[in-house]
Amino acid sequence: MKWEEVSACSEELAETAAVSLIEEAALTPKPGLVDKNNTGAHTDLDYNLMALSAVSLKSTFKDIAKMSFNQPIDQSLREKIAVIGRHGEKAMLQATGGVNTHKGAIWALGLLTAAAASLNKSSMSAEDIALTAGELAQFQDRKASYQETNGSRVKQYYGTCGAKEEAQQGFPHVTLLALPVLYERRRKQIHEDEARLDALLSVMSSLDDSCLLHRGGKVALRTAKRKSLSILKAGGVSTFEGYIMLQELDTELIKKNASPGGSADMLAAALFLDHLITSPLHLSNVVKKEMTI
Ligand SMILES: CC(C)(COP(=O)(O)OP(=O)(O)OC[C@H]1O[C@@H](n2cnc3c(N)ncnc32)[C@H](O)[C@@H]1O)[C@@H](O)C(=O)NCCC(=O)NCCS
Ligand SMILES: Nc1ncnc2c1ncn2[C@@H]1O[C@H](COP(=O)(O)OP(=O)(O)OP(=O)(O)O)[C@@H](O)[C@H]1O
Repeated sequence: MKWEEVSACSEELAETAAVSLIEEAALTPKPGLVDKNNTGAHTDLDYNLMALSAVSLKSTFKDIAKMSFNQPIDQSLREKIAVIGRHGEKAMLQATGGVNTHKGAIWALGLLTAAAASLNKSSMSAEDIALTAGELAQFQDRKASYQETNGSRVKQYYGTCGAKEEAQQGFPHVTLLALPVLYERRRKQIHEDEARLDALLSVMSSLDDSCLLHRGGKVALRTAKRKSLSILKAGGVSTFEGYIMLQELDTELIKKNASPGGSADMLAAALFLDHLITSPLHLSNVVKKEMTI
């Protein structure tokens, strides 16, 4: 493949990743998360900052894609993209004035971008990409310095899995929950936003989200899981009852200072894979549409 082609394909992958992040942030109303109605359980984030952060991350995803094009999934690639990913985290903090807008999302979308570029096939399934990303995540990043994080603390305390394990398993919450629910809702011709909200709730009903655990402990995680499932059992957010329950869950999570940030990342990952296997998007159009609040 010629360098210009690699560059153009990397640009498209990076654009799709950034678009997916903007679409996730713009989806409203999400429980406990930043959206266009409110800042969820966050005091230092808002929708405009999330959108700014998403746009600023495009160059990180482009670097990851370029580095991964047609490359084998191995230790060397894992460590090369880890360097870019860590650099991306720093760039995000610089762009946002020190606020963590997308750390978990850089991890998930970074690995998926690398996997898609490495496979570089004209037809790829979402499962192929997610499993390939999982293989890549299984290699150890030997240059990573140990840092205590919110995720590492809660994983140790509660014995749960977190962002790393979800990736290493090939993103089961994306391929077995979010995407099937999204497609099932689309088949029923439910409004796209409601289909996406149901996909988010399906992830929330099952994911051991370290964001929820570190902010609200077991009670917040249990509440989020149980109530998300109840909404889906009521028929989802396209039903009157489901929509009321969604608004109540938003209010409850905000009161508990609990935000399902990991589930939001899995929704963004699902949207990314969906775009890759259906139709590529153009960032400028989505930014124009979503920035008009
Ligand atoms: C694995 C990461 C996310 C660190 O995990 P850790 O749990 O220690 O971090 P932290 O608590 O700060 O953030 C975790 C974030 O993941 C998301 N998350 C939380 N729980 C889950 C879950 N169960 N599944 C998926 N995502 C989750 C949330 O957004 C959360 O904020 C990552 O930052 C990392 O190791 N990066 C190193 C750079 C790298 O290798 N990059 C390669 C790809 S770009
Ligand atoms: N719409 C969204 N609203 C809030 N968080 C989101 C959203 N989309 C993704 N996230 C994810 O949630 C994470 C932020 O969650 P949180 O603020 O709880 O993390 P933290 O910085 O570890 O915790 P704290 O703010 O309590 O110190 C980000 O890494 C990001 O990937």
